[in-house]
Amino acid sequence: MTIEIRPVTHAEAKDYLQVLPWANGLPQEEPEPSAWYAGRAVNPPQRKATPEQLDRYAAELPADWFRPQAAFVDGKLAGGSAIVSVQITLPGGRQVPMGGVTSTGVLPTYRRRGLLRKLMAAMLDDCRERGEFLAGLSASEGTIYGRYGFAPATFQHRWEVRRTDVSFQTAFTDPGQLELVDGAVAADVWPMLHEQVRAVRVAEVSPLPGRWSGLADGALPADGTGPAFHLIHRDAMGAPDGAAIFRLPWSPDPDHAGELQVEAFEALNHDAYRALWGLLLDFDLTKRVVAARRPVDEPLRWMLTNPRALKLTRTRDNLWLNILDVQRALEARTYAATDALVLEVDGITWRLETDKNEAACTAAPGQRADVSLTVNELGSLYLGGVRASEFRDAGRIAEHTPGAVSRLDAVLRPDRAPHNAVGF
Ligand SMILES: CC(=O)SCCNC(=O)CCNC(=O)[C@H](O)C(C)(C)COP(=O)(O)OP(=O)(O)OC[C@H]1O[C@@H](n2cnc3c(N)ncnc32)[C@H](O)[C@@H]1OP(=O)(O)O
Repeated sequence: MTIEIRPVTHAEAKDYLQVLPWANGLPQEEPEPSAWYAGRAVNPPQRKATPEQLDRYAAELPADWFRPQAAFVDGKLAGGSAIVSVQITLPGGRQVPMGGVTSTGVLPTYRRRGLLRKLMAAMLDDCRERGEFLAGLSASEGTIYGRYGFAPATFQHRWEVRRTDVSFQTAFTDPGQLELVDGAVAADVWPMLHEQVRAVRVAEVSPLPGRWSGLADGALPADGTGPAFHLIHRDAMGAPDGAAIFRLPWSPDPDHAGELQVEAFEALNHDAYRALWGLLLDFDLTKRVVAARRPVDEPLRWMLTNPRALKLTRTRDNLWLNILDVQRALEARTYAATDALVLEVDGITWRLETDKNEAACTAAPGQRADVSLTVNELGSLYLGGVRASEFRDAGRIAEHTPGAVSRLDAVLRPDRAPHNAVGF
């Protein structure tokens, strides 16, 4: 068996696409969008891409931000994956390039022969050559990607609220106004909102080209989730400062009828946040609101008279991060406190000096480490989504200097939990 790993040529684009899970109709972990809401009536869609879709995808493939790799076994295309060039926002606000691993699949008859291992090696080498010191992905299964250095770094919640349980702690008079708009207006508003959000939100990712273009055509999804409604909020000067996309799917199942499903939600300030949720949580003829992909530190809970009214129905990891260059990664972000710690990462010792504006990370061979960890724990800690003390108590971080883990947590601590509303 000869295995060759290389980028695909234009002529191979359709063969490449057909090994990918989303194009060849094999089960997907998260069918989009309806299974997010756990509707019993909805089965995972398992449709093969049509020839027309494959033609269209193949024509889109040669984009410079899409960097595909394929695995050929004895000349047959048997597996593929790709890196997309994106940017991620770090604590302190720097937006740095990240290699986003996506569209990974090996034909079932060629699995467990090391194709993904070889694909991943090629893709991570490519990232390093381009100077990307971070790689990221969202994982189909939790057991696959740790071996390559990836670790869960951001998390998201799905929650639901019964309309009758909602009352807000404080009265609110909106200084701006809400407006239902068509998809073409929403397609203008969303990119502008997202740019402002990702300038300040740790872990937010730049959108792939075309991310918002589908909003304008208003196409109905084939899975019965109903049309998307677009709600925007304008501030007192008329400038958009928040938006939501929601659906009101019909269901024959009384348990799922009357459900308002929030597909996307962004607000730049408290007024927009309060006004948008105020309308969505009290929408006539609905019984319940369900929102997926929400930040783990959703402020809404604390705005309700009864904080239990907001029920978490799911927590999941979202972005998995792989630190490809420890020194550059640790110097690229800012920290919440001034300190100096010696970290041993996979046997290599680094001295990290932090303050609120900048950091220095220097090789420290021979110095006694304060804590020892691997690149996996560092990936989870890097954006502040997991605390070092959790890993210490799980037996995965060794603390050599008493108190060093608490100091590490103090320097890494973010203002808000890292969150990426946009994936890739
Ligand atoms: C980022 C994304 O794109 S997520 C989407 C990922 N794609 C899918 O889940 C689609 C269905 N699955 C597949 O196509 C394949 O099983 C893949 C791509 C996940 C793995 O491809 P393979 O070529 O079989 O993986 P490969 O043989 O290189 O395995 C490497 C290692 O991962 C392990 N591994 C591979 N797949 C899995 C899995 N699903 N669960 C647990 N371990 C796995 C192998 O046992 C092997 O372990 P080792 O390092 O101890 O030897």
